Amino acid sequence: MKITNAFRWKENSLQACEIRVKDGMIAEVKAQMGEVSGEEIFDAGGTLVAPGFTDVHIHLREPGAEYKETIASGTRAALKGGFTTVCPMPNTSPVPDTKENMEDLMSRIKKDAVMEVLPYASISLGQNGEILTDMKALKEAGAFAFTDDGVGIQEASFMKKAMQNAALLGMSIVAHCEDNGLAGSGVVHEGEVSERLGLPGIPSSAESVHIARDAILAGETGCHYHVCHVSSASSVRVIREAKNAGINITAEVTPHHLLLNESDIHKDDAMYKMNPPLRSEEDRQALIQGLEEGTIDFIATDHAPHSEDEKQQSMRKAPFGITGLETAFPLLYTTFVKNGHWTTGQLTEWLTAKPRKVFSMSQRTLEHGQPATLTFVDLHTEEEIDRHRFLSKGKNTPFHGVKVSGIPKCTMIEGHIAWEGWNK
Ligand SMILES: NC(=O)N[C@@H](CC(=O)O)C(=O)O
Ligand SMILES: [Zn+2]
Repeated sequence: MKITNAFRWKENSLQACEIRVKDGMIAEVKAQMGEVSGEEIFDAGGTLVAPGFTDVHIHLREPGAEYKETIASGTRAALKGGFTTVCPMPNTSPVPDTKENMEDLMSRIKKDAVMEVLPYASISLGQNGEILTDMKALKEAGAFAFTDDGVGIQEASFMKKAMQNAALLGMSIVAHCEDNGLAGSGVVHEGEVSERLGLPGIPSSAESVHIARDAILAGETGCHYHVCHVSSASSVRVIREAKNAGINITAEVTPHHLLLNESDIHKDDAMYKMNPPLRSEEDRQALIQGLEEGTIDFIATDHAPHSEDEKQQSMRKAPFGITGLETAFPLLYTTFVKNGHWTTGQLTEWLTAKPRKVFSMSQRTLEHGQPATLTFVDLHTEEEIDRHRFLSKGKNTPFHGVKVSGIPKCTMIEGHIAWEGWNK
């Protein structure tokens, strides 16, 4: 197959390119190349072509909450968003906390996933924070890394043991940082918004004290420690200092924490309820700066689908989380790249090369010998985000109706068109 009429990011600019694909692999990439007779032509329609994106933080809800999302629906949503590798979190029912549960999850993935899915196993049995899982057995069963995402590990000594065990296996600990005592029953950021709406607040310290504690433990144990969904300036500060001290710490930020702050919450509306919460404008600016300077390593969506009924409740009752797979690239492209703040190359790096490097996954580039696992993005056409047209079962987004460009139009896996939405 020959892909024509595409643009790639090269040497700091968009350059026209053609790609020859053979047996699912990239055989050649050139500005222009001759035709082989009888060759199938794929017209990319002037789109940006990039290696498929990688999202190391999503929730697929299967097994146990298939009404919110399934492996099939969540991976279809990922493809539509331009992603070709995703890593689902273990806060499912049951939790992938034993060899048997992990094997069951792997066989469901094999059956239903339409792309590469690398699942996490939990740190503690049932994510209860009390008994460590058999990490060796879980690694052998296919665990990508270990996390209790959804809840914080409350005991420092427990986290230290988890890090020691993970380090011995050369595996990463991925942490949802939340001190339950400090977070209390909060539902929004503690500050301007909690006061204005009269809702219980979650202070930034609920996140940053865990990061500070764990950074020290990571230094002590030599474990690779990765911080999920960083949301506050104090957390960025702690991570920066830990990196400067030579600790093996990495971090991610979500699109919504880069795009929104507490002032965007006008009323008690659970579409704006997520964990960690949207914080102040100073926090948001610190996250942007942290990402740009490399303190925060990459972007992950924390795609967290919930049902309409659940999200129609008051913020006091509704579950935390918003969907992200189908809106991440367009929102970030529109806000940060179109205005010249970031380059297309930076954004795609934060969605592919960087997360893959942090987790030692094979790199994806547009070069001979790489899988033709590609995303094609229309950088020009403007559309409104319509949550009712999501492929995800979760329609819970605060970005409904937002005008965006940078819309993924086609996703290819090893030379096969896995998803196409030119006229949708
Ligand atoms: N991020 C969220 O707001 N929710 C996540 C859990 C989590 O990561 O906190 C979920 O599973 O819904
Ligand atoms: Zn989390």
